[in-house]
Amino acid sequence: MADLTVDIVVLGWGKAGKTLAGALGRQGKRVALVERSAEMAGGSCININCVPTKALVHDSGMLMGAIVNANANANAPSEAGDSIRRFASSVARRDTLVEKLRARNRALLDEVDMITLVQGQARFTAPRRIEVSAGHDRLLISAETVVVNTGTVPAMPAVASDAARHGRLHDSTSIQHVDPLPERLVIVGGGYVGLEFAGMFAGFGSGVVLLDRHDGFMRGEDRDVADAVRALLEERGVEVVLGAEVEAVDDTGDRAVVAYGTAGEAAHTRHVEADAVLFATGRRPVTDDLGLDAAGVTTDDRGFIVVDDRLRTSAEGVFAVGDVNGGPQFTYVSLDDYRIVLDQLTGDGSRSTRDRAAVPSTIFLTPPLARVGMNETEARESGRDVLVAVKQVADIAAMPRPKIVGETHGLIKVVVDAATDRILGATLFCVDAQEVINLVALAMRAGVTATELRDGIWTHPSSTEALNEVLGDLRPLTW
Ligand SMILES: Cc1cc2nc3c(=O)[nH]c(=O)nc-3n(C[C@H](O)[C@H](O)[C@H](O)COP(=O)(O)OP(=O)(O)OC[C@H]3O[C@@H](n4cnc5c(N)ncnc54)[C@H](O)[C@@H]3O)c2cc1C
Ligand SMILES: NC(=O)c1ccc[n+]([C@@H]2O[C@H](COP(=O)([O-])OP(=O)(O)OC[C@H]3O[C@@H](n4cnc5c(N)ncnc54)[C@H](O)[C@@H]3O)[C@@H](O)[C@H]2O)c1
Repeated sequence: MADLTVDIVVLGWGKAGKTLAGALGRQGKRVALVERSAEMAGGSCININCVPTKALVHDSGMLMGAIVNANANANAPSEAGDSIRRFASSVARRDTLVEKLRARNRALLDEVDMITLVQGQARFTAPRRIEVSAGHDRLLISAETVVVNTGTVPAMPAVASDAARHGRLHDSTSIQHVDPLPERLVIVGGGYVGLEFAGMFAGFGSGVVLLDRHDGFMRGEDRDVADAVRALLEERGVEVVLGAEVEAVDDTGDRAVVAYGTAGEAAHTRHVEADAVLFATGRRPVTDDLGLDAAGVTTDDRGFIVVDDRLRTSAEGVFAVGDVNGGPQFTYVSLDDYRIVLDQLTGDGSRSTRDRAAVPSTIFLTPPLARVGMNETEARESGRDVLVAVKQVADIAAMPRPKIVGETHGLIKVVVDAATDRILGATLFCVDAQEVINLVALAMRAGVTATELRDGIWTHPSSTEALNEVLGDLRPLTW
């Protein structure tokens, strides 16, 4: 068995780990980065999650715009074969993009002499000793510091895991290469993944049925926002079924059938047929086969690695970063985990997860739905004196950009502390929301007031201009 001694070993090519490996390698530290799959060089975000799915969402959004414009011009509607071809060509574009990013990610670390890239399955044999296996080959790595960045994988419900499979049952990775575009798609799970894929496939022309076990649609959102999202999805042909508990799944090869019971009428099992079924029911951590016991690393009851606010695990010198530590599952949070660990290793160690404020998020629908801070419901519950401004995008005269790009759905809502004029939170359901939300988040962190945002000088025509008008419409909450 070959041996390698380094200063730091990173397990898994996630966002935090690859950034840390690059930074420390360039500082002259001996670094090893272990990744089990050649197809995953660069991690989940660029290979199977954020970037490829957003390429598909973008193309689907362009297609919706084209259809709206074609209908406005009374041109002939597109044929089913066109949808299939357009989806296939979008998948090909996605694949080319991913290959380029993967090669670039590999090159970025390859060119640093102090970094050793190791391909194989990593496993602890002792607190800071890692065995890497690849076929019959074994490598033993010893390091002062170990950073676990092994991510998450789709958590399939038992009914799906147990079902016979003939190619019609998918997770968020395999569905990206479904061929041909399903005429009818059932999606189980109405969270981030379920919503993004529902919008995307509907845009490409699939009929979508979205099932979620909970009674409330988008339970974390204000009702007017959730209703607006639901209405838009329904307008595009998505059928939303709530309180649906999946009882059985059958994939005959010719067709998939999902049997589900709805709350209060469990005896009434319903069946829905589809060309494909996507399970979007959450993700589980990759910790099962990591030998964490040998390292003395503790996990919680769902298998996530337990960390403190500096991302230290229960074992000396072992950190856990990214999705695997049970924090919010976003690439930019994984990136912030990198900053915390770098500060532990090379700084004064003061940076922690407690420093995070006004962390924004976006569900990439068309248009996107972006959030930061409190929504109206949370602001009401906070007991503060609150001002709220809400406007339908189509009614915002000072924001011509949605009309320019032909996407005027949505609404914008901002909640403000009446006593301090500070922004408490914003919900942007509009074109460019994924960009404008970062400005609002920065304003919240920097203490920029609602009045200053309202009176800001913004480029024209842009989506930021909405702030000029919407924030001029703040009113006290009515109870
Ligand atoms: C469909 C989808 C879309 C998403 N879109 C977005 C988005 O738009 N924006 C956003 O911010 N977030 C998005 N996310 C979430 C985001 O992808 C993750 O939060 C992010 O990639 C964090 O990854 P990570 O750093 O935890 O590690 P990952 O990038 O998941 O890397 C973990 C790596 O470890 C490797 N590995 C695992 N076990 C071992 C082992 N024993 N030995 C060696 N290697 C191992 C894996 O192969 C993998 O490459 C999306 C998620 C999904 C499912
Ligand atoms: N744009 C982004 O930033 C982005 C995009 C995709 C994913 N993500 C990240 O990935 C994570 C995982 O996403 P996800 O959508 O898989 O999980 P999720 O936790 O967001 O949603 C899962 C949904 O599935 C439902 N569900 C679970 N089991 C079910 C069952 N048996 N029958 C019916 N419904 C069931 C739940 O009620 C829930 O609504 C997200 O939390 C997010 O952090 C981020």
